[in-house]
Amino acid sequence: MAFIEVKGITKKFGGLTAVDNVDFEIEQGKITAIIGPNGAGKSTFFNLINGFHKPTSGSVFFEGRDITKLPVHLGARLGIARTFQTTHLFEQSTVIDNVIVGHRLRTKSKLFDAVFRTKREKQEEHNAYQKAMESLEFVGMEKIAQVPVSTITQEEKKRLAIALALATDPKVMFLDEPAAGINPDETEGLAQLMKKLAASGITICTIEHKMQMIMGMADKIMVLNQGAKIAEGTPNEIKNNPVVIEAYLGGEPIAEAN
Ligand SMILES: Nc1ncnc2c1ncn2[C@@H]1O[C@H](COP(=O)(O)OP(=O)(O)OP(=O)(O)O)[C@@H](O)[C@H]1O
Repeated sequence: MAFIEVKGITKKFGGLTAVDNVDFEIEQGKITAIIGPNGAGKSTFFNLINGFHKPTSGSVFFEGRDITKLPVHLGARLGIARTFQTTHLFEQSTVIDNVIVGHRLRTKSKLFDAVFRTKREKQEEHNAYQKAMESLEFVGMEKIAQVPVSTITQEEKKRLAIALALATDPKVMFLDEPAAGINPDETEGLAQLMKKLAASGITICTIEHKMQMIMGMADKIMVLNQGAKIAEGTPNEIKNNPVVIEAYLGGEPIAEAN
């Protein structure tokens, strides 16, 4: 059984076919990247697997279970997480408070507990703090847990977005352009962090335009062009695939693109 299996997935927006009958499998504990030219359908495909879009036709299976029509919050409980843009962070709150909000998504206290501060609520508050701290340690931000988000760097915000997802105990993490807007050194640091996540058993699926980063870290790459899958394989296979080179860069070797 595949960890995640996508079967014949299609998404139409009016007359436009953004994703066209794509079959794909994601392996557990690996880093999978989706690449392709602008408008190729990467974000749409991504959102079809993580549940943010519902397909026009086709199915998505997670650990053998059909999750095609599952609401996003139920997908989150199964262990499907996605990172959000750093603009979704609460700038005036501390780093750790931002992570605690992420963790609460999966805890059980209801409004009753929150209002009357039951024992369970206090226990969960403690657990949420511990969990948030562990996530911050994992991404290397424990020393700045108490500072307001408004004072941290863009690269730290990217790490924080990952810590937020991590605090929900995901089995798979979807990262949409995790390295956009940061410098090459920081990009390398982020690639290392993604490798560390995968090594800890979390499956990583990412869309990223930075080719050097993708080629250096992905186990498997899928290439979309005009909504269709035109290739899949290891970085080496993709780099040397003439169809990919032609579609992606009009004949320029992919290894040169960053
Ligand atoms: N909500 C929507 N409504 C209508 N058309 C959409 C919608 N979302 C995407 N599209 C269209 O679907 C096609 C694929 O878009 P998508 O954003 O998935 O591509 P992409 O590969 O992620 O592009 P980019 O690299 O530029 O982010 C595009 O033609 C886009 O205009």
